[in-house]
Amino acid sequence: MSTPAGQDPRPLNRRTFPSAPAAPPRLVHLGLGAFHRAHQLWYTQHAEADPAHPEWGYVSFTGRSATVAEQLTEQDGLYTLVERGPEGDEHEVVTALVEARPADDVGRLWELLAAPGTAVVTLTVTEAAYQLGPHLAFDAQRPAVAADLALLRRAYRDGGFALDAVGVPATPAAKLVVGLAERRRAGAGPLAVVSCDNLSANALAARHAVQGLAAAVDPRLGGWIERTVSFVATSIDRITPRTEDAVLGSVARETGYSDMVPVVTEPFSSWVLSGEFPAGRPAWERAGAVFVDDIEAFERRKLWLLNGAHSLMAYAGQLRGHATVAEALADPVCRQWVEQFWDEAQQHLTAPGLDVPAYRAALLERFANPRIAHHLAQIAADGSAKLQMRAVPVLRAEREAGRPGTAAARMIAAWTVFLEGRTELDDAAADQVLAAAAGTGRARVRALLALLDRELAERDDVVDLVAALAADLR
Ligand SMILES: NC(=O)c1ccc[n+]([C@@H]2O[C@H](COP(=O)([O-])OP(=O)(O)OC[C@H]3O[C@@H](n4cnc5c(N)ncnc54)[C@H](O)[C@@H]3O)[C@@H](O)[C@H]2O)c1
Ligand SMILES: O=P(O)(O)OC[C@@H](O)[C@@H](O)[C@H](O)[C@H](O)CO
Repeated sequence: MSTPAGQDPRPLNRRTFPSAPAAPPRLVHLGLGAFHRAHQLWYTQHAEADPAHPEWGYVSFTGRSATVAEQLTEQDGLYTLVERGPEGDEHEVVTALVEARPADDVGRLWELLAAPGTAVVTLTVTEAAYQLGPHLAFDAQRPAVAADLALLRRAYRDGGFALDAVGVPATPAAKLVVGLAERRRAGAGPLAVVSCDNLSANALAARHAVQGLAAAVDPRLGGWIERTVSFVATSIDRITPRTEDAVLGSVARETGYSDMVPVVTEPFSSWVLSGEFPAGRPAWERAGAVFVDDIEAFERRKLWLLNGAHSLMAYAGQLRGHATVAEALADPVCRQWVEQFWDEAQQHLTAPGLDVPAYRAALLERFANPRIAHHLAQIAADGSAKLQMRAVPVLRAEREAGRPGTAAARMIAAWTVFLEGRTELDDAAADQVLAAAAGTGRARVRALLALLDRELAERDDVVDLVAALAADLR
C-alpha cells in the first residue's frame, strides 16, 4: 500500500479508498478522541459479518473542540489505525465512523437519540466529565452540574424540553438527558448507554450522572430512564497515547494516503462488557469482546494493575526525570515501586479466573514497548479523579487487612510532591487541588488527601505515612 517513489500521497476518503461503504448510523458516541478510534470503532469494524455490507455505523461527537470532527469529516470519517508492536507497525483504515460531529452539534445528537434505529450510545469523555460526588453519587452542587440543571429546568415544559431554549449544555450527562427525553417523546423505545471510561463501576457512574440529573429536572423523566435505558458496564483496555505529528509522515509513506488524523495504538486490545442491549448491538464478540455476568473483578484488575501502575509512574517517574512509561519502567527504582504496588493490589484480586501473574507479566511487556511513546504528562492529568480509583481502593483494602499500604500510599505521596510549586494544573478540579497544594507540611498532605478520600484524610497514621513517603521522594 506504500506510495511509489516521487508520487504524492492521495487524500483519504470514501471515494479514494477502495471498498469503504458507509453503514447506517445506529451507534452514537460522545468523546471522539484517540481511544474511541483505537477501540470501539475498531471493534465495530471487525464485528461486521460482511464488510461489503456493514450494518453498524457510528456517529461520533467530539467532547469539546471541533477540530478532529472537521478533519475526519474531510476524510468521510476514514482514518488509519497504526498498530505499533515492538518490532514494527501494521496499518489499517477504519471505515465504521460514518459521521464525525463537533461537540456543540446537539441538534444532530438529539435527532439520533430520538431515532428508533439508534441502539447504543458509548462514552469516552474522561473520568472527570461525569462530575459526580463521593461514592459516585449525583451531586447537584457541582458548578457544572448546577449550571446545566438550571438550564434544563428553564427549558422543560409539559414533560419535554423546548430544544431552542436549551442551547448547548456543558456536561455530557445533560446532553444525554435532553436526547433521552426526545426519545421518550418519540416513543422510540429502549437503548443501551455504555461508558468506556476508566472508572470503577462505570455503568453506575453513567447511570447516576444521567438519571440523577433527569430526576432533578422531573422525577417522571428520571423514572422513565430507569425503566428504559440499560447502563452497560465495561472494562476497556488498549494503550493509546496522543498521536505525535511524525506519524502523519510515516502513515503517508506506508499507506499512500495522506491522513490528517491517524491514531497509534498497541497490538493488545480487550473489551469486557456486562449488561443488556435492548435495541441490539454489533456482534463485538466476533472481534474478541467478551460478555460476562459479573464484571467487577475484571474491572479492578485492569484499573488497579494497569492504570494504577500508570499513575504511579506518571508522578514518581516524572519526579525521577522520566518522560514516558517505557523510560520509567526501565528505571529499577520505579520498576520496584510498581511491583510493590502490584503485590499489594494482588492481595485483593482473588476472584477465580483473573490469573494475576500472567496479567502482570503481560503488562510488563506492554509497558516496555519502546516504540509506543506514552507520555507520563498525559497520564498525570486529572490526578484528583484518577487516584480515587487507582490508589485509594488498594490503600483502604490494605489497611482493612491490617497492613500499612505503603506502595499505594507512595502513589499519593508522589502526586503531592508532583504538585509542589505548580500554579497551573491539567485537572478538572484544578482550583481545589491548587488551593489544597498551597499549604505546607502535614496540613497540606491532609488537605490533598481529603480530595481523594475524606475518611483517610482524618487518620493521622495515613497522613504521616504519606508525608514520610513524600519526604523520601523529594
Ligand atoms: N487512551 C487510552 O489508552 C484509553 C484506554 C482506556 C480508556 N480510555 C478512556 O477514554 C478516555 C479518553 O481517552 P482518549 O485517549 O480518547 O483521550 P483524548 O484526549 O484523545 O479524547 C478525549 C475526548 O473526551 C473529550 N472530553 C475531555 N474532557 C471532557 C469533558 N469534561 N466533557 C466532555 N468531553 C470531554 C475530549 O473533547 C475528547 O473528545 C480516557 O479519559 C479514559 O477514560 C482511554
Ligand atoms: O486515559 P486516562 O487518562 O484515563 O488514563 C491514562 C492511562 O492510564 C490509560 O489511558 C491507559 O493507557 C488505558 O487505560 C489502557 O487501556
